[in-house]
Amino acid sequence: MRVTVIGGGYVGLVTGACFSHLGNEVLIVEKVPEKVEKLRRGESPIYEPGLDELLKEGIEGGSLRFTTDIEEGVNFSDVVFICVGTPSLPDGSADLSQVEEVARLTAKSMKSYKLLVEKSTVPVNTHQLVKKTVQRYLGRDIPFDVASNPEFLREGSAVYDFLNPDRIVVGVEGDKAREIMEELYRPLTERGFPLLVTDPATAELIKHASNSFLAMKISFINMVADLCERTGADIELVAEGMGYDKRIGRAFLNAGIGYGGSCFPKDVKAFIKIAEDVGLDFGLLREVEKINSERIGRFIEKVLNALWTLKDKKIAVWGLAFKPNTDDIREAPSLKLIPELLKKGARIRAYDPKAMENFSRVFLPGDDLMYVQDKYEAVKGAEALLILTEWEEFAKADMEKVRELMELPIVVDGRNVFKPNHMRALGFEYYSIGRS
Ligand SMILES: NC(=O)c1ccc[n+]([C@@H]2O[C@H](COP(=O)([O-])OP(=O)(O)OC[C@H]3O[C@@H](n4cnc5c(N)ncnc54)[C@H](O)[C@@H]3O)[C@@H](O)[C@H]2O)c1
Ligand SMILES: O=c1ccn([C@@H]2O[C@H](COP(=O)(O)OP(=O)(O)O[C@H]3O[C@H](CO)[C@@H](O)[C@H](O)[C@H]3O)[C@@H](O)[C@H]2O)c(=O)[nH]1
Repeated sequence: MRVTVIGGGYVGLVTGACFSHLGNEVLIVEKVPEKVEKLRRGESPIYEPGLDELLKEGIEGGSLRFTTDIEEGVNFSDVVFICVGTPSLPDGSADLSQVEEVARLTAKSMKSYKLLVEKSTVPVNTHQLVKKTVQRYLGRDIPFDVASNPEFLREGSAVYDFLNPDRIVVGVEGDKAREIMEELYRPLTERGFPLLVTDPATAELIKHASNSFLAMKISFINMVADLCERTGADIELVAEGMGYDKRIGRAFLNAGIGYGGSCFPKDVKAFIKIAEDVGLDFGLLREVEKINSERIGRFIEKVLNALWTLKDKKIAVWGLAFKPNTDDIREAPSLKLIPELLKKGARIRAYDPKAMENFSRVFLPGDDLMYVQDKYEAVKGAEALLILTEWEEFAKADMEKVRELMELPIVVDGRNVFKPNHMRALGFEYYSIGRS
């Protein structure tokens, strides 16, 4: 099948590359010309494991192309995936201007039937706005449908998640849209991955409800971690003990410095606003946000308890990305932590395997904040090491070497990468989350 994808970011690129891998002919429309030029050369503008290989396969096989021309994109196929951004507005609601733009431009460009599919995360009933916008700007009698097909991939494992989904959700209004979506996903449903067909509003709501629930799990366990610290219990064992219960599950019970990324913070905000707009107070989610925002202060407290003061302290930082295996720093806890540490007088040497380029665009390097190309370089002469992202290479680091390189062997681990007994046996003064 021919497929058009509008938006060549994390979701659009992975969606396009995976649909091409599954045997379709795909055209990705991206409005930033530099990204398109890069992609045409076979270079990915983002780091995502497995994506480079799929892009190469698609480009060399002729099944994956890129353009800046939305008219060309819209008329390339019958099915047009909307994969543009839906960031937060100041009041917390989702900014739908990019989605509106795609709906409008699709209406103006289309010459025959289109199925417009929302893959971007949008508030419930956005499909009605999309439909109305297309109708308004179409001005001629061409049939079209609007469907919702929310995306559940995680950054850092996006290609794997797309090709091995826990579920595929498709919200449609008619048989034609349903048949197109079922055909498109057949290679995955034939392998046993479940496809749930709903109406569009339900599909839209499933996405915000899922993300908000996961964020709630994280805030819950972070609160329990604080309780553990004050009572001498061990959060890792508490999470394990809870997780064996199939009704709870162990996933997303990792205590730490809070959730970040381009999705949870904005989607929880949007869900609160969606409820408010229909007269419901989702106070539970406001508490989830509050607990999350307090994680930064709690971590700084921990650092100060360990070091007494940060003035002129040489601090190594491992990890800047909001999670491992990505170069994405959107809403990363590091964006709040680093300026706090600098304000308190710390002199930082930071290292991240993939996110340093993005981070150094926000915080330019200087005397107090240096970026180094190696994790061992970061800890040389340091009076403390702070771990902000649980990259696997940190868990595998030669910690004896680290201890020898540091001036003081103090580690404050915001992601519980190490076992306290092991670290103490190696001679570290080790602080972590929810464990003594
Ligand atoms: N990042 C994730 O892990 C993830 C997962 C699931 C769902 N989502 C949702 O998917 C959507 C996209 O997220 P993302 O992280 O890929 O965003 P992104 O910012 O990485 O990518 C969006 C891209 O769309 C392009 N764009 C905007 N308007 C355009 C237009 N008119 N024509 C062509 N290109 C246009 C932008 O230039 C950008 O490259 C959001 O709604 C997000 O909430 C994201
Ligand atoms: O037990 C956990 C799990 C995650 N996190 C943090 O939560 C954030 C989000 O992590 P994750 O969900 O793995 O990454 P995302 O790429 O943001 O993916 C989420 O957001 C996407 C965008 O909507 C959805 O598609 C995914 O299903 C959903 O998991 C990160 O800061 C993690 O460090 C924790 O603190 N503890």
